[in-house]
Amino acid sequence: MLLQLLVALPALIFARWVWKTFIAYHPLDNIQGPASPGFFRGHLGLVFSSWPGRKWQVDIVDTYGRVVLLKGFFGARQLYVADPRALQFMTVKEPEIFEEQAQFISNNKATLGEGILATLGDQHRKQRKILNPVFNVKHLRELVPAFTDIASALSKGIAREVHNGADEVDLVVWLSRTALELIGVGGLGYSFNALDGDTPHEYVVSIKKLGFAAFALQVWRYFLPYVENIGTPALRRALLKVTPSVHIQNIVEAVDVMWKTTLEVYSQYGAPRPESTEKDTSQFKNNIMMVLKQANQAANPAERMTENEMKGQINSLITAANVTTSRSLCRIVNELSLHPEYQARLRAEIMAAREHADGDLDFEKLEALPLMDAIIRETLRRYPPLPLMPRTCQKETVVPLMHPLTGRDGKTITELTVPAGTDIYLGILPTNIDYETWGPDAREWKPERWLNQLPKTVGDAHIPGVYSHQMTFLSGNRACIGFKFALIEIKVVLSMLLAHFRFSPGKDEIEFVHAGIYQPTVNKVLVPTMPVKVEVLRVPGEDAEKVRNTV
Ligand code: HEM
Repeated sequence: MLLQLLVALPALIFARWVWKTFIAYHPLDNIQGPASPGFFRGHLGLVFSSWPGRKWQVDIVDTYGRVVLLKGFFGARQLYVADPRALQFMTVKEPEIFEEQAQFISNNKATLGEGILATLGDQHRKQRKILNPVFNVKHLRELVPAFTDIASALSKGIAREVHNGADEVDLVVWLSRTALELIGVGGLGYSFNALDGDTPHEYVVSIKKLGFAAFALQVWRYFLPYVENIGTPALRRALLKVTPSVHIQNIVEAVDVMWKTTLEVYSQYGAPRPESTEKDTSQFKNNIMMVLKQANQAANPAERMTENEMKGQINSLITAANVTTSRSLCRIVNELSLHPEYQARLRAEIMAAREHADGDLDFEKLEALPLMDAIIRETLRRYPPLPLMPRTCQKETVVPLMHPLTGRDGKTITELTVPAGTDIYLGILPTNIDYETWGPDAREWKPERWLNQLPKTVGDAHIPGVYSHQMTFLSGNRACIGFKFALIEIKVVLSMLLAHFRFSPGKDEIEFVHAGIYQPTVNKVLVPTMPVKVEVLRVPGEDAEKVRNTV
């Protein structure tokens, strides 16, 4: 009898799954979408592909509508969503129903610790409440002098490379090092010495390894929540060590190095602050972790973060800030090299402000550069570094739509019933370049649009994003907490680069491809690289040097 039960039970579970997946009525089956390319992983390979990557995500929305039915593992229904009202509902109104995916949280917890990227619900709310004020304008303004020193070191490094005869300079290397130093010093009060010498800090190598391995294992990461609690941590670690996968070994190595650095960084916050730090402008006083530590101490004891959570913020902040900022800078410089007229205009704007300021620009002066602002807004709109964000629906919910869809049965759909367990992709890119919102030039890179009045349709679209009618930094309670930090970093670096150099395309065309985040590449090789021609107009650090044809 027991044996019969043991055989019957899995058979029943399997039969129920077959029934629910393939036979029974499903509320999403009327949504249009492309045919699934395979049973095991459905469209997952395409959603996360480098080629056709971005184009595919835009094509499906153009073809099927702003909500598209896709397939995940073993035929599971998934939705790609680029409808502003649905995005608003999912991220702002009901973010706890449309929660981060379990795999995202498990992976972040395993690799980065218990920081804001790895927590949900009340724990996330508590962390966010303490972190939020740390990113206010008052603190950001104080970071500008330290950012300026870093941007100056960057310029000197590039000038040295050109002086030593480089025909083209790989900007991805320089901008990655810069972004790490910016979040290191500005965020953590810790210098990675990322711009000194030719050998990158081991942390830099580790983040790169982790990013690529995580993207390579993207599809397999979905299984982590099912195995993350098997056995003890020591057993899990021993099993990982003997797993014959180069990606897993890279992750293990990278995580070890990152934690070693985290402990080193954190130890400097354990000690009481020396009196002299009042005068110390960058390393210990003006950084996010120091403000965070003070904010945590000031919080109600029940709301305070534990030591482990505080440590978790270190890796979370570096991971969230580093590649996003450096790849945004790469994209902006690339666009400026392809549009020399904009480059010249922006340089003229910067040089006029520098002349007026008698040197480097402070927070207010950087904020008062209209073309700089327009170029950044337009690049982030047209080329968001992250094209989508995944979520999972926690309970069956009716989601309103702004743009009705035509169902497979030809009838109009004005709202969706999304069953619990449905995976969702929040479509950042298609929403940012929607023709109905932005007009017929929506897919052009056109900074001028921000200098003129935006079309009424932009306001009418009610894009819920926290920044500039776009979804680039997302919306709601998990929107990018560091977007103002990112914008000021970008402004400092651009103002320094354009004051000293002219950029033009190198011999290889740069192609930005999806690898979790858009990466600049050449010749279809999936290694971030961005070789461009650099002409030194003014030697960094030598202010008396004559400006050679600055515009
Ligand atoms: C151009 C650069 C950046 C872009 C495009 C960007 C974009 C994003 C996006 C789309 C999210 C949502 C992720 C999700 O829903 O899972 C996010 C979250 C986050 N970002 Fe950024 N980000 C940038 C720079 C930064 C910087 C410089 C920092 C820190 C200094 C930062 C810190 C964070 C953190 C901590 C989160 C998690 C927020 C939470 O879960 O509550 N980001 N970012």
